[in-house]
Amino acid sequence: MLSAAPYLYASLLVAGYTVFTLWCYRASLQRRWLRNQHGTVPLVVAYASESGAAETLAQQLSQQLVAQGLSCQCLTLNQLTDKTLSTTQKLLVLASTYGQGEAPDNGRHFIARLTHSAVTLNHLAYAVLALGDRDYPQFCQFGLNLDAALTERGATALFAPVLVDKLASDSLHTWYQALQQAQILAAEPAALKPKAYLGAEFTLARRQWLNVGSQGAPLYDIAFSLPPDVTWQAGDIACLHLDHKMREYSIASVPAEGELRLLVREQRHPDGRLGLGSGWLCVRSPVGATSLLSIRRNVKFHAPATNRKMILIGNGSGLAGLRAHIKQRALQGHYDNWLIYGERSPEHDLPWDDELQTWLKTGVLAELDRAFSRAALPLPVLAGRVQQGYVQDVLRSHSEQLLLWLEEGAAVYICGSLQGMAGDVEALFTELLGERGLSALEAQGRYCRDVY
Ligand SMILES: Cc1cc2nc3c(=O)[nH]c(=O)nc-3n(C[C@H](O)[C@H](O)[C@H](O)COP(=O)(O)O)c2cc1C
Repeated sequence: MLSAAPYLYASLLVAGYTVFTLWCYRASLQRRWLRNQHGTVPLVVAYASESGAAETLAQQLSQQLVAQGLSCQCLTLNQLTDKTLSTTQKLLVLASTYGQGEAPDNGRHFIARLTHSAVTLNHLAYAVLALGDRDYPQFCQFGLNLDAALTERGATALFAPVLVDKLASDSLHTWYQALQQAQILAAEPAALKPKAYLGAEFTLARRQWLNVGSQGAPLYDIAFSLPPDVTWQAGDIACLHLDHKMREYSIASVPAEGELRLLVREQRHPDGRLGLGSGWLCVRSPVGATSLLSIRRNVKFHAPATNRKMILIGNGSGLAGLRAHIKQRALQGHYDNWLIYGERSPEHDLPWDDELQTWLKTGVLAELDRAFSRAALPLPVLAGRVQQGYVQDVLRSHSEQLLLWLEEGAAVYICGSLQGMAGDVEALFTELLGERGLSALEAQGRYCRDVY
């Protein structure tokens, strides 16, 4: 007669294994069950960050909340949709301020969208951590605007916005304490502060005037030799420290080139005095002079996934940030790059023309378009395509090709002036893709700007 014992043992083993597996995954199963039960994500941590401080703090916080067993999503403010808002019970916002009290790029659509939407937020409790710097007149203004916009929509503040001057630890401590008192956070995260890179002395190795004869202010290619252990990525920013003030420039080179290069326009005050940073870089400092430089990580302008096509759009000194990307892609062997660059005159304003020609010849650039706002007709013959006008005119002339590249997954990188260029380029993209299409592109990290 067959014994039932082996079957019994096998069943017990399977049952034991199932119970053990369920026990191991209990936290995530509980979260999933909660979500299915209520159709909600109980907690959302949203951030708007330019140089990564608010982002780092948001990710730390979100990791800590997940470790506590809470169901928590971490998003940029631009990614925070009405749907997520209407199904969230608690929202923790960490946002820095830029410009004249404005939002970082990855949060700049949120308030406008909220204002125009029909969503009501009576169910939502929120808290705001506003990062800023008291040296700017509009201290933490974007965080304060967020607070006002959320209250306006019926959301309830868990506590007053916590304002943080230059990442001061005591204010961050206040934020964590308030979250503990609101029974959201169990304990303060270990690392309070994102690390700041303190910089090093860089030596000016070379300076070349690139637009002799131009109607525009002089534009210089400036190269620094590298102190040991300095590194960065394409998209990062060099901060020049002078007289207790800081001036920022997009880095034009990659570390593999062995020097840090900038493309700097000489700036003058209305009375003719030289600007602080550009004056030092373009005129005052002799080759061999040293200055304190630090590097600011500019995550939102870092390279896209390498297999993506890249459309690089810029004007004037904005070629710096675009050049670093093209150089990095060339070294990686990724040649699907389309550069669209705008300047004034095809006679005098051709920075780094030899290199652009070589890149076009060798295929590093699949397309090169240049637009000149003050070109006389007929246009001279240059490498690539040339037209009269501005970069947005190039985008319009080649809109079919542009849409095709976007369909193929291309990412758009824009570097240069905020006034004029960036706004007009955005208007053109909005016309081609609609506001939703552009927001979607941005939320996918495929519309990135380093504009000033
Ligand atoms: C170009 C620039 C403009 C800034 N403008 C403001 C401002 O208007 N108001 C303010 O409170 N802080 C301002 N700040 C300070 C930042 O908000 C602050 O450094 C913040 O910690 C940066 O956070 P993030 O790394 O998340 O972008 C500015 C900083 C820079 C570099």
